[in-house]
Amino acid sequence: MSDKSLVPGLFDGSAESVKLAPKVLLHDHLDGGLRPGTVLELADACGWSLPADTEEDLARWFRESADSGTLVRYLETFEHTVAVMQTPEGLERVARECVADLADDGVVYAEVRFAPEQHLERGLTLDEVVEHVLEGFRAGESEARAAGRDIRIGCLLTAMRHAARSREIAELAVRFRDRGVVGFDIAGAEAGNPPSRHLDAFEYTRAANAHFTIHAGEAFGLPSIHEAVAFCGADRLGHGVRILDDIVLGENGEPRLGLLASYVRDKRIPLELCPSSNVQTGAVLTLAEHPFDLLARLRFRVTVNTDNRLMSDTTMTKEMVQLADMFGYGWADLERFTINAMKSAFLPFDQRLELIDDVIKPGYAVLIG
Ligand SMILES: O=c1[nH]cnc2c1ncn2[C@H]1C[C@H](O)[C@@H](CO)O1
Ligand SMILES: [Zn+2]
Repeated sequence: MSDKSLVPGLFDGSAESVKLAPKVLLHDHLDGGLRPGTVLELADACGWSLPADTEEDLARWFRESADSGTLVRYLETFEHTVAVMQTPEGLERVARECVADLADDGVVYAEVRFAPEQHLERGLTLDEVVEHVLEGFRAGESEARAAGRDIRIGCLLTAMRHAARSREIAELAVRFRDRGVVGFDIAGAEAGNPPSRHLDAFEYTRAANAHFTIHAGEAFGLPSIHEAVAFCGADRLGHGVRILDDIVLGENGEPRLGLLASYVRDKRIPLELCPSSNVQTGAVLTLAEHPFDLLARLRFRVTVNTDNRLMSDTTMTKEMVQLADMFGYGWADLERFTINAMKSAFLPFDQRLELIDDVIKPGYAVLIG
């Protein structure tokens, strides 16, 4: 799709050049992005035993275990990251390092999510958990700014869909809306836990004029996406990759959209696509079969995301480079995906526009030349 947009000689598709581009990340889990060395040190400090004892081995263990082909087994790896994020020090450090790593990768705005209810094992309250994470984000932003890298982080609070605390977490998200929390989400094993189980949490959030995204259409197909948009009113879809099942190819190979796919596209509902994660959990079989490009060509509002940088051994740069390699994208495409993401962020409109006009467009203009 992008031959026209490729600027010969300037887009070499290398990680070095893509790293320089301003990037926007909407779907990244705090407990899925720890540095292996930090997991080792925090585990040592709190007496948690890990499946490997060197950074290299542990990184490989996460990557290989997450390569399971099912979401449920993929999620089992989080036991080890959540276990070391139970103290003020652990939470603040992980949040601070998350910002440093994203800033180092050229991310200028990120929404990072986590589930506060999973961090209460050592006596912290839900409010304290959120306060410590926000403290870590603020420290990370200041350190990045001092190092000449401006990055802004919005926090999303996730409720686990198999549990029964979603209303409480939605209230927590609204309570912290002026302190850095920009939205609400549900995550966890999708099959058997449809979004409508959490309707009251979404209704509460909507009534408070607050934003939410829903993990849907990852391990479970169209019914989950339908509930998320039609019953719950999701502002965005976490993954949403199985919307592909509502697109059929006609006799001449032209794609035809079903009612749900049309609705998602007509309403410009952003898809938080996470290519590497989707292959690992078996949502798609291979990157080559990922519907990212089809959806982009059909002008769905596609965005590029990491999901879990530790489990997928990935970064925004890696996700963009592999998409560019696979589908032949150039700078204009990467800029469009980035602007899609910025338009879809849960920040006030004027702030989104400011980042697009003052940071993203000038950043790509320099690269395009
Ligand atoms: O891609 C995902 N789908 C569903 N749940 C997920 C995904 N990635 C992470 N999670 C879960 C595991 C984490 O402990 C939780 C909160 O970040 O969210
Ligand atoms: Zn996710």
